[in-house]
Parts: sequence; structure tokens; C-alpha cells
Amino acid sequence: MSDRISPQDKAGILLETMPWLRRYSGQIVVIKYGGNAMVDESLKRAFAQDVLFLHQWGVRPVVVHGGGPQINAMLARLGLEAPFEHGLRVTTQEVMEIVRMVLLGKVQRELVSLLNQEDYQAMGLAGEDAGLFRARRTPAWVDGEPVDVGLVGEITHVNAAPVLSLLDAGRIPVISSVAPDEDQPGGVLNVNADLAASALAGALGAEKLLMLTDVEGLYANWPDRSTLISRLTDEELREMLPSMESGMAPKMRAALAALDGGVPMVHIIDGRRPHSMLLEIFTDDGVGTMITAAHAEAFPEVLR
Ligand SMILES: Nc1ncnc2c1ncn2[C@@H]1O[C@H](COP(=O)(O)OP(=O)(O)O)[C@@H](O)[C@H]1O
Ligand SMILES: CC(=O)N[C@@H](CCC(=O)OP(=O)(O)O)C(=O)O
Repeated sequence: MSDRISPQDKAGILLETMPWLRRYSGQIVVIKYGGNAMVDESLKRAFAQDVLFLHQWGVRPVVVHGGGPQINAMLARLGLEAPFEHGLRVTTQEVMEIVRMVLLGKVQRELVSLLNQEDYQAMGLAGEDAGLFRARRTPAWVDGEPVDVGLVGEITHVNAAPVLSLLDAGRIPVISSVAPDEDQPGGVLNVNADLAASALAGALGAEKLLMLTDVEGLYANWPDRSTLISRLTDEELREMLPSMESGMAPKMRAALAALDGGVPMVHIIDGRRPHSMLLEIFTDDGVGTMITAAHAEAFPEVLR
């Protein structure tokens, strides 16, 4: 690969990153790493390299991970099933135990270990730790009707202090989307990781929320993949929301919640493409779908 890039081109690439490094140095970027983007070991390593690159150059990355396919695999091994309603897993007490075990015991541990192979700054947290999250049970809304999905919650409160203190200590927080049930002392709820990431991004005053998934971005006429939307506003997205399907429904609700919470930019990017995160942040072109608040469009210098 390096043989094919001339020294001038290499210098050009380095120079292109400079204004972006300046722009994002010191800023918090929340990265939602979806279970569908954790395809294989080399991709996971590329993800870890990108996070470490950001951290090395003074950006303050916070990782919120998913693990839907990994939970499915464990449920299948145990002969259990937990279907989804509008992108939310129907979670019984038995399923909740597996969700917690896989997210905290497997996915989070693997990510922390991967990030700490080159440096020792990554630390795992879940919603119960230091009161990070509180959640309340919520139904799935299917065709405007509530459907009971069991022990599924939405975040009602974020205590950003433990994450901020890790960031101030130079650490990389890696967060699992399990949260205490505020109505049931000792109980825990399964929270969609997109929704957890967006609540956290708002509470942290993040500059960007990046969502790494297994599609190039948001397509206009799903399941047709010919028209990728490269940029849209929250107002445009709100109009599309009722027609959203499967995993994209909570993801887009999460994007809107993040924008409503003051995060200036949300990006949906293809986590199957190595280094898509760096391309998004550090090149002029960007990749995937960028969603911004319509009212912020008048201030283009903010939306870069
Ligand atoms: N309009 C759309 N554009 C892109 N993907 C869509 C759309 N509507 C539904 N999807 C589905 O949403 C999926 C991404 O959501 P999800 O499976 O929850 O991913 P993740 O595990 O990364 O959170 C895609 O793989 C695709 O099947
Ligand atoms: C309520 C709910 O559906 N929770 C999700 C939590 C994990 C998640 O969101 O993982 P992805 O980001 O990989 O989809 C689940 O049980 O699968």
C-alpha cells in the first residue's frame, strides 16, 4: 500500500488532518460501537487503533458499546430466544441475566483488553457504577401502540461525573448499556446502546456522537440501498422517523435525542470499513450520514 502513495501525497494526507486535530483537540467524542460492526478481529483492532489515535492526539473519546449479535449467539447456545419489537429486545429476567453477562463480562472486557494492548488507559463502566445511569421501564411503540418488552429501560438520569473524572485522568471510558431500574431497587434494565450513547453524549456536552454500524449510513428508501443520505437535519429526520424499521428506529431516535440534548453533530458510519472513524473526523470529505440540528445550520463553523 505504502509503495503506491507518493511522498507528496503522504505529506498531503498529514497536512489535511492538521485543522481537524486543532478543531477536536480537548473535545469529547462519544463513539457508539455497535455489535454488528464487531465483525472480525482485524476490524476490532482497527477500531482500537482509531480510538487510541484520537486519544493520543488529545481528543477525549468515550466508547459506548453494543453487543446485540453477541447476545443472540449466547442465547442460541443456551437454547433461548428473545425477539425484537421495533428494535428493542423482549427481555425477561432470564434474558436480562444473559444480556448483562455478555455485555459486561464479554464484550466490554474484550474491548478494554484490546484497547489496553498498546496503552493502559481504557477502563470499563456500566450504568450501576458510581450512579452513572438511572433508567425506567419503557414499552416499544409499534404503529403508535405500546408493546410490553419486559425489562427494557430508557435512561432517565446521567451522572456524568465518573466519566468526566476518568477523562480528566487521561483514561478512555468503555461503557455498557445496563442501568439500574429507578423504580425497583436492586433491579437492572436492558437499555439499547444507541439510546444510552446519546443520553451520555448530551450529558457530557460531547462535540460529536459517532455511531458505528453495519451499513454505510442512512438510506432514503430502505431496503433499497441505492440512495445514501450524506447529510440531513433533525427536522428532516423527524419526518422520516415513523417509517423507520428495525435497528434504525432506536438509532435515529437516539440521534434526535442527542441533537435535542445539545450535541451539534451525529454521524452514522460504516464500522465494517476499517478506519472509517478517522476518515470521518480527520478528512475534509467525511463518510456516512451526518445529522445536524436545523437551527445550527446558520453557524457552519460549528458543524465541521
Ligand atoms: N433506512 C435505513 N438505512 C440503513 N439501515 C437500515 C435502515 N432501516 C433499517 N436499517 C437496518 O438497521 C440496521 C442497523 O441497526 P442495528 O442492527 O441495530 O445495528 P447496530 O448493532 O450497529 O446498532 C442495518 O443493518 C439495517 O438492516
Ligand atoms: C433493549 C435492547 O434491545 N438492548 C440491546 C442492548 C445491546 C445493543 O444495543 O447492541 P447493538 O448496539 O449491537 O444493537 C440488546 O439486548 O440487544
